[in-house]
Amino acid sequence: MGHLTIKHVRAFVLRGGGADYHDQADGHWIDDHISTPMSKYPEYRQSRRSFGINVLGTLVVEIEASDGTVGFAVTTGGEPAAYIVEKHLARFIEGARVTDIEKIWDQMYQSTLFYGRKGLVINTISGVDLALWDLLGKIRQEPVHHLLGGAVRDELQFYATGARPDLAQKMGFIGGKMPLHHGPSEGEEGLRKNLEALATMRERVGPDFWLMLDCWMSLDVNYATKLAIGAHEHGLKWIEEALSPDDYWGYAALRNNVPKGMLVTTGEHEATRWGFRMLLEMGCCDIIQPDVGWCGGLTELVKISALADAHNAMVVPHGSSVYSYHFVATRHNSPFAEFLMMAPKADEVVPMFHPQLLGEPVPVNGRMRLSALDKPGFGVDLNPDCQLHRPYNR
Ligand SMILES: C[C@H](O)[C@H](O)CC(=O)C(=O)O
Ligand SMILES: [Mg+2]
Repeated sequence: MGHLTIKHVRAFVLRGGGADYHDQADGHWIDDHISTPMSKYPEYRQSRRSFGINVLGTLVVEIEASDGTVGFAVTTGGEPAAYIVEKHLARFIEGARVTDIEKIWDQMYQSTLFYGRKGLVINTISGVDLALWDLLGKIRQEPVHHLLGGAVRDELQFYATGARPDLAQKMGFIGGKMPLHHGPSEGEEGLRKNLEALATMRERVGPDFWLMLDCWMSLDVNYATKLAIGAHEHGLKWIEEALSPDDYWGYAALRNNVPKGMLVTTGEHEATRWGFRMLLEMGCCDIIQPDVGWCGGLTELVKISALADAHNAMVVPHGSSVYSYHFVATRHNSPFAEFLMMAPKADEVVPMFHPQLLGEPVPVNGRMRLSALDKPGFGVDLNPDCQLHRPYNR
């Protein structure tokens, strides 16, 4: 096994949901007047697709070993990410040993520093890294959580993100995170509507169910503070991604301003141990939420998590389906996980990366037994019904 090498890496693009989970059809809750940094422009307020949230699509990375075993992973990145894999990163992957994950990561990161560091390039590196872990698991015939050092729990528990925490409660989730609909440019009336929506949901779910608000980078410190103070009487558990991911100073101020007991969370658009070091050392948040498909992959997430542990911060990864489940199962400081409700009305559980993966496990009654994650690698296959396109076939 130690002598197996990597024969080929291939990068494909896919459209329609899946890893680019914002790439949904009309009428989906995820694109219904959600507050964003673009909401200050009225013409981009109603729909995130209108400003291009789904412009990238999904990247699929396939890595084939010398014995013919194929590992793969999906993330957001589409055609530009496929270019980076095929034209730049392939040289560090093909010919390497299948166990060279750490070295390949370092070479991908160091060689792209002059145009990378965050965003698309790190999404791309994450996709390659996850495909390498999948490949190694498939070669060893072990699930990735074994390769990470083994599970620390027999069952994962989930909160749900979507428009209907009241339905999520009935489905057995431990909490519900709603998108914020109105931002600072919608003034006092928007703030009032935000608080009314929270109050209505609190009435529906009763006093004990967790309720959270996802602000998708759209607020300023003043607005976020007013929202947090107003939301306190409705038992808001956390305020998420209230500010721009570049505003570490704003997050540190917000964390001081929120009512005692309310948590500040962020990090889904942060990348690498260096980005998370800023969040942790500057005291920006209580929970970090790296997306394993965007933060640098599993190799990097393990390092980020160790850093968080030393700062007494929880790591609750953003979305990312099986890629985060295998990680969460192995970490003491990841006591629960996120499940994104991808049904258009958030009224039923469908696989998070539907329709791109086959065999993607879902929570049942808000929970997932470890045995659902016992197949080799990440335990999923590509759905052959989804059209793969390889734009840069070398
Ligand atoms: C609902 C949010 O706006 C976003 O689409 C998903 C997200 O940020 C999260 O799951 O967290
Ligand atoms: Mg979020």
